[in-house]
Amino acid sequence: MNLIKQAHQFSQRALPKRDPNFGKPLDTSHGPILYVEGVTVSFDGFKALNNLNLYVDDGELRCIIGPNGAGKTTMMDVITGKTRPDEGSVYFGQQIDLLNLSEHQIARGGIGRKFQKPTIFEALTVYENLELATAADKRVWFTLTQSLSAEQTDRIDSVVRQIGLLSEVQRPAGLLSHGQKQWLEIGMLLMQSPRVLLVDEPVAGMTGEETERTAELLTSLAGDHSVIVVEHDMAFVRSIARQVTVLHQGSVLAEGTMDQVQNNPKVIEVYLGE
Ligand SMILES: Nc1ncnc2c1ncn2[C@@H]1O[C@H](COP(=O)(O)OP(=O)(O)OP(=O)(O)O)[C@@H](O)[C@H]1O
Repeated sequence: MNLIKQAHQFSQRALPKRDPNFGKPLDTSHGPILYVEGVTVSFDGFKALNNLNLYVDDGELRCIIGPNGAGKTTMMDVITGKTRPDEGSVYFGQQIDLLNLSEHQIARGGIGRKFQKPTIFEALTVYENLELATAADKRVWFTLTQSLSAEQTDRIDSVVRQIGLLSEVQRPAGLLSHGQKQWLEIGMLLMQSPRVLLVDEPVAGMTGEETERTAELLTSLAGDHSVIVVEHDMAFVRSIARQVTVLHQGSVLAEGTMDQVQNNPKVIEVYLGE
């Protein structure tokens, strides 16, 4: 088979079916905004996720902890469409089957993900980065030469205040501190008005003061958004956590308040054994 034909067949296979509920108002009338049920992901026979169940409520702030290799990143990869599970179901609200959507559709459809390493445009100002994040067409020159609607400028204004970068708005992003860059990246996700925000190790490399401000930012976002934070820094988790899920060997080991999970003998054993 020639390469072009092969590539075509692959792209046909990789293309997910369009979910008929995609784009409709999200149905969270029965509580959870995110359902991960019976999800298993195997890599060469090794189960990175093993019958994982996770339910996140609308507006909740959930912390996910677990030792190295517990499956935290794989779980986020499944929710955001980067990895397809071998088994299980993943729903956004009651009706949107995320397994039928591409990574791009999931991101545009209301699930934003912040990776550890910021992907901001360092040569552009804070404002321009936020402006670019509002645009459907991401070509930089095109976006920056279009005029913004009043609604878009209001949104940038509100986000820039929310992320605490009002005084830096005209600074090139490359000149921001490490913490400020992380907040800008969160701001860029907020421009898309996501219902769910997945945040991977938000305070890695931050100063104590930046960590505190990040805690304030993430807690302020809960309510309007469901925020799922994966973090190894236990002091930070304690400072923001309401409900904590502990993953171990691809499954949920324990769930509850920080005190409940920290006093759970199974959790103590897993962490001491690390
Ligand atoms: N693409 C892959 N191929 C093979 N094994 C993988 C792949 N991705 C993840 N794994 C394995 O799956 C397991 C879970 O990995 P994952 O990265 O999800 O864990 P984690 O909880 O995010 O760990 P960490 O806290 O170290 O980032 C690990 O044993 C990892 O080596």
